[in-house]
This record gives sequence, C-alpha cells and structure tokens, in this order.
Amino acid sequence: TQTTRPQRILAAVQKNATRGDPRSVVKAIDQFCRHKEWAMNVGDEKGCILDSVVTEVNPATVLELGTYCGYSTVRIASLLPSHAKLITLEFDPGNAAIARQVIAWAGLADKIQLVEGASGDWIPKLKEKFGIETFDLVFLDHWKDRYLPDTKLMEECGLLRKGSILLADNVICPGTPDYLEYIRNSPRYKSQYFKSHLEYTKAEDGLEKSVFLG
Ligand SMILES: CNc1ncnc2c1ncn2[C@@H]1O[C@H](/C=C/CNC(=O)c2cc(-c3ccc(F)cc3)cc(O)c2O)[C@@H](O)[C@H]1O
Ligand SMILES: [Mg+2]
Repeated sequence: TQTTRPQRILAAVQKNATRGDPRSVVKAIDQFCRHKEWAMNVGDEKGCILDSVVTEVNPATVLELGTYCGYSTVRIASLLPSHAKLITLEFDPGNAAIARQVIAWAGLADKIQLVEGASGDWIPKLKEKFGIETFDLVFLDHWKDRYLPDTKLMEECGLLRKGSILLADNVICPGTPDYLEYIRNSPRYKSQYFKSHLEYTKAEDGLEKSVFLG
C-alpha cells in the first residue's frame, strides 16, 4: 500500500541520520527533499536565517505553529539552552505521529512538547496547561491564512511581551498578504524582511521577523 510523503521523510531520516544527532536529521531531510521529493519544510537556506534568529534571541520559551514533519522543530530545539522549552502545535494526526518519531530520532523529545490540536483551540489554553507566561519566540509556518488571526489571538491571550519575536515563513510564497499588511503597519510591531528562496527551489520567498513592542 502507498506510503505518505511524511512517512517517506521519516524513512529517509531513519536510514541516513544518526540517532541523537539533530544536525544529521536536518541534513537527511534536506538531502531527501532536494534530491528525491520536494516537501514544505522551511529548508536549508531559510533554515540558516531561522538559526541566526534563534541564536540571537536565545529563547527560554518557543511556540511553533505547524509542526508538519518536525524539521524546523528539530532545527530550533537543537539550538536552545538546556532549560528552554519548545511547544509545537500540529492538528493532523498523521503528521504529528511522524514528527514525534523524527523528534525522538534527533534525541530532542525532552525539549519539545508536541501538542496535537488546532492553534485556534490551543493558543488560549497554553498558559494554564503549560505554565507559560509569554513566548520569547514564535515561529509561524502553518496555514497561511491563519497567521493573522492567530497573531491577534496571541496578543489577546497575553502570550506576547515587549520584545517577543515573531518569525513567519512563506510571506512571499505562498504568501501571507493580510498578515504582512497588518504586521508592517501596526505601531505595536517593528518588522524586518529576510529575502531568501522557497525551500529547495530558485523561487523567491522570505521570512518576516517582527518584534512586539508591547
Ligand atoms: C490552523 N491551525 C493549525 N493548527 C495546527 N496545525 C496546523 C494548523 N494549520 C495547519 N497546520 C499543520 O501545519 C502544516 C501546514 C503547513 C502549511 N504550509 C504550507 O502550506 C506551505 C506551503 C509551501 C508551498 C510553496 C509553494 C508551492 F508551490 C507549494 C507549497 C511552502 C511552505 O514552506 C509552507 O509552509 C500541516 O502539518 C498542517 O497539518
Ligand atoms: Mg513554510
């Protein structure tokens, strides 16, 4: 019977990556997606920008919206300080199951809390459920038409503090026009665009980094 793309990505990790070595997991997925089968991971080029932001922010608390196969989850968690926590939300059970195994292979399960559910349902519960005050860094990479409503929801739920960083993937391709318009014109954010390319292609894409001003 036919496997799914996430299942094929996991197989590539288990075949080519070293258990407990997050960078080898990242490399195995990038090799597979560049040479065998494209997939919507943030990828190696935008991944380097993600790495630099994570390193600069050195966050104690991270929220990721849209785990998919766990590529960016592993990439971010591999750079976090020992006490730091990453919560990642994924509502597709199949994708969540694959991501858990990718995260386990990387040896990062103790740093990552994968919550199987929809961002709209879970954002209002994160404080009480996980004892989170605010997030130092949020990585947005889920359905593109949900970036704006979920950002407003995070504001309303008091999950952002002065200095919290939002990093959004795909602001050009597929594009998040309503989010960009809001975040670039709001007096409550200072934004910066990092021009790059759509993962594993020559098409333009980029990341938008926004600081919440309180
Ligand atoms: C809405 N609330 C939500 N709560 C929890 N999880 C959610 C979610 N929305 C989506 N998800 C999950 O995130 C993932 C979805 C990601 C959506 N990403 C994209 O559509 C995307 C798409 C492209 C893309 C670009 C060009 C192209 F030709 C085709 C695709 C590139 C990317 O980098 C992308 O991130 C899935 O695993 C889905 O189940
Ligand atoms: Mg993306």
